[in-house]
Amino acid sequence: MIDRSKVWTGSLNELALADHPKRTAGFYDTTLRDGEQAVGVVFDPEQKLEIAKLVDGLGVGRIEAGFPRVSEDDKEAIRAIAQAGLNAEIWGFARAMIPDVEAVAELDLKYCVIEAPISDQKLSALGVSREKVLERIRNAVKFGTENGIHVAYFGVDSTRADLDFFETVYKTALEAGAKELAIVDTLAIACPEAVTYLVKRVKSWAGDVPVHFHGHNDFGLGTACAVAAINAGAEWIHGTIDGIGERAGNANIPEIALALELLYGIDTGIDLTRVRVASERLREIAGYELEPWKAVVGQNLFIRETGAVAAQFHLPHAIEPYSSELLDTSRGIRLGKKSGAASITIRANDLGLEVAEEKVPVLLEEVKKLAIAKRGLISDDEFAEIVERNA
Ligand SMILES: CC(=O)SCCNC(=O)CCNC(=O)[C@H](O)C(C)(C)COP(=O)(O)OP(=O)(O)OC[C@H]1O[C@@H](n2cnc3c(N)ncnc32)[C@H](O)[C@@H]1OP(=O)(O)O
Ligand SMILES: O=C(O)CCC(=O)C(=O)O
Repeated sequence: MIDRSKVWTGSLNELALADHPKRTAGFYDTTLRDGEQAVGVVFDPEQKLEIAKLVDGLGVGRIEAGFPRVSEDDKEAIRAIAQAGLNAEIWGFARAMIPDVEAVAELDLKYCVIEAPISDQKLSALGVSREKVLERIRNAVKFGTENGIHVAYFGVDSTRADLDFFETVYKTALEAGAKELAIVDTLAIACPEAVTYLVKRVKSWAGDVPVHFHGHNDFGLGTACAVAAINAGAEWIHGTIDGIGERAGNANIPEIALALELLYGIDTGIDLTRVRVASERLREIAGYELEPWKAVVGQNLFIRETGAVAAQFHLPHAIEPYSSELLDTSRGIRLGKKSGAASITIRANDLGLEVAEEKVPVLLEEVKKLAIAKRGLISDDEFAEIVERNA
């Protein structure tokens, strides 16, 4: 539960959301399958198990452990994850083909997403007619269900599908035994309002069937679309840690959780204090870097160089939207071209350097000069040397 005294977002959101129905949000993590589809990323089974444990520790409800038809390596990873005693439900991934679902059943998984494309663009690329894909979906879902698997049908590129055909397909999947439905914005072409429209439309005929939203980030709206899906009544958001995935990536679970918890007051079950560590480890394993200003996990979120901000540093709520404690991380001042008098005093205190008040202007001038010459920050050693020279 979030300590609201550490959230400094004011009262505007509450006012604007007064008429919103109260929602809850569940997360379905696909870091190990859709995340691994990021170019050049190949997790080995041991790494997959480690990532699954990290993701489980965050409190997601569901983990997609993988797509067993891809390789023996994937099967080994899924087996290990399924046997690890995690809290999350462990899901498999299959195309609407019997051998794919068989591979999931052989691993004794109890839950599976079964996917088949439904937009005409995708169907023509595959050379499969609407009738044929319907038959494949019917057969695969039926086969999964008959083998004791709880199936969620996942219509690839469903946001570009003809809406009547969309409904026919999803209803066919339900008739064949699917228990849940995933709306899939494969190419992230739906704006948040379109996501709202589609989720509400599905909810209007699907009754109590849980609805998932699987989104990507090609237009930088991955988080906004996921939030829209939850507010429209979807129960499950698919995403990955850091938004790792193909092209511009997947919906970013930690970012969505932060927005839902802090801006919308929606309970997500995600332990935000663990998110930065999980992200850092995933980056090490997968071998990528993130912008230092990245929401939730960026290294500079609570580190400040600007002098005018440093002058208010003693009052975190004046310069930050929420407490760094919510992410279990620290705050700090760095010295550079944009420093002010307060920056010098704070950093000197941090480093245990004695600086008389009358020396601050000259130190500030030297700090700025060096930072401009370096085109970067001043290191602690450089600052100590400046202090000593001016003592
Ligand atoms: C297809 C997806 O979107 S899955 C998500 C993306 N993930 C990956 O691609 C993971 C890595 N990929 C791989 O390891 C391989 O590409 C595999 C295992 C997925 C596919 O292997 P391939 O040997 O290329 O394909 P495979 O021969 O198994 O299947 C092709 C057939 O599947 C059909 N097909 C493809 N996708 C689907 C689907 N989602 N539902 C039903 N049928 C499908 C094709 O129409 C084709 O049918 P046809 O033989 O009647 O023409
Ligand atoms: O086509 C794919 O990559 C698999 C399905 C998927 O994850 C998606 O459509 O976003």
